[in-house]
Amino acid sequence: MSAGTLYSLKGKRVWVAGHRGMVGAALVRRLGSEDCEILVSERAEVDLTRQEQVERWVADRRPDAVIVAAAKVGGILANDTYPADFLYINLMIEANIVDASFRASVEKLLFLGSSCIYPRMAAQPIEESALLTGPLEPTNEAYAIAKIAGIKLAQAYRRQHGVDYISAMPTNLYGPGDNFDLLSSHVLPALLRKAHMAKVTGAPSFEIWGTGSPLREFLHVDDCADALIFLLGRYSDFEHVNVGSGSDLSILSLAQLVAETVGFNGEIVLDRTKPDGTPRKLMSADKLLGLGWAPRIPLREGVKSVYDWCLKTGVLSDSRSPSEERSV
Ligand SMILES: NC(=O)C1=CN([C@@H]2O[C@H](COP(=O)(O)OP(=O)(O)OC[C@H]3O[C@@H](n4cnc5c(N)ncnc54)[C@H](OP(=O)(O)O)[C@@H]3O)[C@@H](O)[C@H]2O)C=CC1
Ligand SMILES: C[C@H]1O[C@H](OP(=O)(O)OP(=O)(O)OC[C@H]2O[C@@H](n3cnc4c(=O)[nH]c(N)nc43)[C@H](O)[C@@H]2O)[C@@H](O)[C@@H](O)C1=O
Repeated sequence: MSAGTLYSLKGKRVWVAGHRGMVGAALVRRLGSEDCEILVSERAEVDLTRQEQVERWVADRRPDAVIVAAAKVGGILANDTYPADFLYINLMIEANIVDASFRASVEKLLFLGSSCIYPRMAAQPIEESALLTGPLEPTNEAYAIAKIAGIKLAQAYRRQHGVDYISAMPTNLYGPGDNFDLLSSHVLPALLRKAHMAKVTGAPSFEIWGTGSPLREFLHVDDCADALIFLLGRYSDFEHVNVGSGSDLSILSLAQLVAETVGFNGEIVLDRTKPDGTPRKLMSADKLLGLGWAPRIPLREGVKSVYDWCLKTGVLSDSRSPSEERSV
């Protein structure tokens, strides 16, 4: 074990639940450079909302370590429109995986939450201790409640059973494999698609939702995956850990950055009928920095590399209308 390592992945069987998602796929890429065996479960074989299926799979495959990167995920509109799905599906997935892991004597488990767990008006930058100190943002309250339950579940198993279950709270992520459906995606992939379509169709403008003034923090998914593997090996404590870049920008500034990246020179128009959500959610990066991890991919570089990936894969030129795409 190298200095500071509390849990070595060497020779271990590591289950990445949600390996086909943006984060799960990045974790699989990152784990490729560790001396471990990566386990994945296909949705056709295990629906993670079904307790029996999860219990059977975990008991059969016997992972040593588990990363819970499976979830019902979406942007502000999807969260606001389908609160029952975001609450129910996420509660079921996390409860099933945590309990099945305990029953199968999994050694280490990492649960992923999100920066939306914090109170809407939390003091900035948001420290881990701000959890449950105030009311949540209404547009994603259901998802946040499910994620808070996941943190508490990991803590409860840790306290009652002495198991090494930890939680990480990533900020808004972006990267290859993101969801580019305009109705269900997060802001960054949506803006890449809107700016690209405006450019290729010669449109004079593209629309962004809300006032453009909310502030958001972004982290490239490969940085996130690296931080998560770092935490898996180096962190073993009760409190969750923020995973972010440590800086934020307004949605309008992000739209300008995306327009520059794509090469769109027209206007950016505000659609004020759409919600802004939380005014600001910059997480404090102090705890993770203090443990010895720092991000490597600056936002401008990351956005450029994702746009290049989009052009290579053709994901932005999909001829289907947004409503025909990946449903929310
Ligand atoms: N994206 C972001 O900006 C952020 C993400 N996170 C967290 O990171 C984690 C991963 O997110 P991300 O990769 O973006 O999300 P994705 O939607 O890209 O991936 C989620 C994965 O979960 C799988 N999944 C969902 N429901 C089930 C189910 N019932 N049975 C089996 N598999 C299921 C999906 O499978 P399938 O491919 O079959 O649909 C998919 O592979 C989540 O916990 C999320 O909360 C946290 C902060 C920000
Ligand atoms: C990661 C995090 O993601 C969600 O929270 P969010 O940060 O509010 O999500 P978002 O990325 O969808 O929007 C960020 C901001 O951007 C604005 N915005 C402009 N134009 C578009 C646009 O075209 N699409 C989207 N989606 N947003 C737009 C939008 O109005 C908002 O002000 C949570 O529900 C929850 O899932 C969660 O934890």
